[in-house]
Amino acid sequence: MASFTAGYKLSCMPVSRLLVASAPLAFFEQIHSLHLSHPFFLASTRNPRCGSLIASAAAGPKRLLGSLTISSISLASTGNPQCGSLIVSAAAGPKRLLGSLTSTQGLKFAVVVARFNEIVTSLLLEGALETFRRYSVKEEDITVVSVPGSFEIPVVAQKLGKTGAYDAIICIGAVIRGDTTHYDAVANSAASGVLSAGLSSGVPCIFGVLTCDDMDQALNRAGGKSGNKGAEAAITAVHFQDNQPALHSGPVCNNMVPLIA
Ligand SMILES: Nc1c(NC[C@H](O)[C@H](O)[C@H](O)CO)[nH]c(=O)[nH]c1=O
Ligand SMILES: CC(=O)[C@@H](O)COP(=O)(O)O
Repeated sequence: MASFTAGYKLSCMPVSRLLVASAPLAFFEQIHSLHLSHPFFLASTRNPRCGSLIASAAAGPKRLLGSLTISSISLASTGNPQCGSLIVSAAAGPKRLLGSLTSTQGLKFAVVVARFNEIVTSLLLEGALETFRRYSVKEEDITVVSVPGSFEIPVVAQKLGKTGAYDAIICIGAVIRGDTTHYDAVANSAASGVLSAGLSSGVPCIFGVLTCDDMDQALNRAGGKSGNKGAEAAITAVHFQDNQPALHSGPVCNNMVPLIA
């Protein structure tokens, strides 16, 4: 997955079945391995302030234009610059929303992290913070609150959510099975508690709590061979914002014109 410097908002305007994608030129310079197999043409934006992606792969050889490797591209337009998004679909496979390059400017996140099994949760936390950095989230827009254990995460997540100050709350912990059934109590309470915190506050509470049989499993998911669940939670939090315009009562992207079914 490309690591976009996603501090930009893509404002798209429909051009028949294709869109004019525009963003600061620096953004497009980040794209370096887009591999397109179908001829298609993206016109340049008419917005003088933004660079544009002008790509044509008409009859000639395939061109590397960016970092998305897909069989073909169909872009959907919101028509509303407030919520541009790049919706790509792999023509051969099921059409789906693969992700939206959206601005993280102004978004505020909280991270609730359990200290229990800190050898693991500190790695999860770093994964989340590094991901936020990659998505250009400012440090001053991130609040980290630590709690004793995963059992205490939900109450803090709910309190933070009810402040209305955050766009999403990431909940990080590591529940590792011991000799008794205490594991089940903690793991189940953390999961249902985080769910409840999100539902009661109306703020997305992202579940980044590992529930593992042993320490190896946990470490493998905190930056080992199975990735970093803290980083994944941050990505979820950022991309969750793409749906927000449609969920808010404020100005909505009601003229989103998805070209995908
Ligand atoms: N065993 C684990 C715990 N246990 C502590 C609880 O989370 C809680 O702090 C305690 O029961 C007091 O309320 N916490 C974890 O996060 N991970 C564990 O493996
Ligand atoms: C998840 C737990 O609470 C667990 O680590 C506690 O260990 P034990 O079941 O051996 O008391």
